[in-house]
Amino acid sequence: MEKIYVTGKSGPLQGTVKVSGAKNAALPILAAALLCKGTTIIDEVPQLEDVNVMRGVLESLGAKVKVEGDTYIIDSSNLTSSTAPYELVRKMRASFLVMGPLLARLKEANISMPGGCAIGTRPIDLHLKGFQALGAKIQTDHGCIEGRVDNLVGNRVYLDFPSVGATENIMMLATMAEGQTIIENAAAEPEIVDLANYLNSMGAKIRGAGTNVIKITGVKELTSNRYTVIPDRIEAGTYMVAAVITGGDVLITNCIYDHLKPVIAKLQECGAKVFEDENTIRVIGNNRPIGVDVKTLPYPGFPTDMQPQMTALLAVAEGTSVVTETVFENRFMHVDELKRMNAKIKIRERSAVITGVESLKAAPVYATDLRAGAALILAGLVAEGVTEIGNIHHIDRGYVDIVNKFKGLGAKIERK
Ligand SMILES: CC(=O)N[C@H]1[C@@H](OP(=O)(O)OP(=O)(O)OC[C@H]2O[C@@H](n3ccc(=O)[nH]c3=O)[C@H](O)[C@@H]2O)O[C@H](CO)[C@@H](O)[C@@H]1O
Ligand SMILES: C=C(OP(=O)(O)O)C(=O)O
Repeated sequence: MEKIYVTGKSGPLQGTVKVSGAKNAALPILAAALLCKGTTIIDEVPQLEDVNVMRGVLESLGAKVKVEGDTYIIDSSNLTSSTAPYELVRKMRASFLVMGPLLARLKEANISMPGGCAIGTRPIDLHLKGFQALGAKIQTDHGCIEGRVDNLVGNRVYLDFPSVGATENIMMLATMAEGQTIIENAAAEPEIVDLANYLNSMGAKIRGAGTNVIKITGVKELTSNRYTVIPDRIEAGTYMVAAVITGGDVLITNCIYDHLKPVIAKLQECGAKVFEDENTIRVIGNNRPIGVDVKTLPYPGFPTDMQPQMTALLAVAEGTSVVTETVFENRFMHVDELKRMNAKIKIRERSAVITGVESLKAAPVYATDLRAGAALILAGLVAEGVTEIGNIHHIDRGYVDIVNKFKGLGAKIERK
């Protein structure tokens, strides 16, 4: 099994790093390609393990997928199956995003119930509630969710929590429902906007994406088009934290400043200088970051997908910081690993109370999930000695070429 080795205290990171297309935008967009009764071309799809899994799911349903670099050419004219195989859904929760498109196209869908994962139990009740509101009959049998719909009719759906996945799945189903669907308390993440833009480019009628009320007027059919996925704000944020934790000077290209405002605000509070230019952000770190309090929230709040990286940063910041996780109930697995590296962190219910230390110490650690893995690389950059990170398949789920991108900034990092 390969591991990542990071030699710490190798100096401030410097240079330029280019951000790839957003995993969390690409995955729902690939699922939405099932709605098109023809060929759609999607550019800037990141070459990631999760994306490969979604490709497998689409192919198992009968879509023809051709990949040319970062471009996906998907022909969904003839879908041959309404069943997403357990082997693929088990690998990636986002596979469940094909349920809305399948119900819309084939009027039936059978998807294995996605399990929980390291960060929480992650139920799908809100997705199902939305499907039912639009006329679907849902049954759960032998670990499989079976959905059927005879009359797909728009309706008002109120989400108890602004779930990203539920908003996406319901929005995709509603594009082909009769009449209007209104999703209230919808998620407003940039990835929702990207999905809505993609669907609209195929002829869907969606208004309000990016706000908490999304209105969708159903259409009969979606048609071929070409679309470019937005840059990954979480990947960008991870390199921004790398600049700050090492006191470096990093130019991040291919990113959207507005999507990163909550992260930028916190890094500035930590003492970093942040400069915006067209599609680029330059981040200059202080000698030692200043501790801050962080609370994760749905967009436009601080993203939970940046919480582990921020926790790593605050582990070496001056003073005491409190990080509160409100989105997932179990997203502090990285804390035990950081503690193995000499971090002083106590968990108090949904908060991590962090007493910043002057220096971390390298240790063998495990990536318990994707962003936890990123946090351990960041910690490794400033730890004394060589940090050995195992379980790196989690990191491959969401970061394109992470070792070479860090090397390009001067980090001493190897994968072997
Ligand atoms: C592929 C993708 O885009 N993944 C992102 C997506 O995940 P995902 O779409 O799974 O996250 P959600 O926004 O749905 O989950 C947020 C919270 O709502 C709860 N919930 C969700 C659905 C439901 O039916 N019932 C329910 O209770 C979840 O357990 C969680 O506590 O948004 C998360 C929150 O920004 C991010 O961390 C993930 O990186
Ligand atoms: C939690 C994440 O992804 P997923 O929802 O696919 O598990 C993430 O990207 O940090």
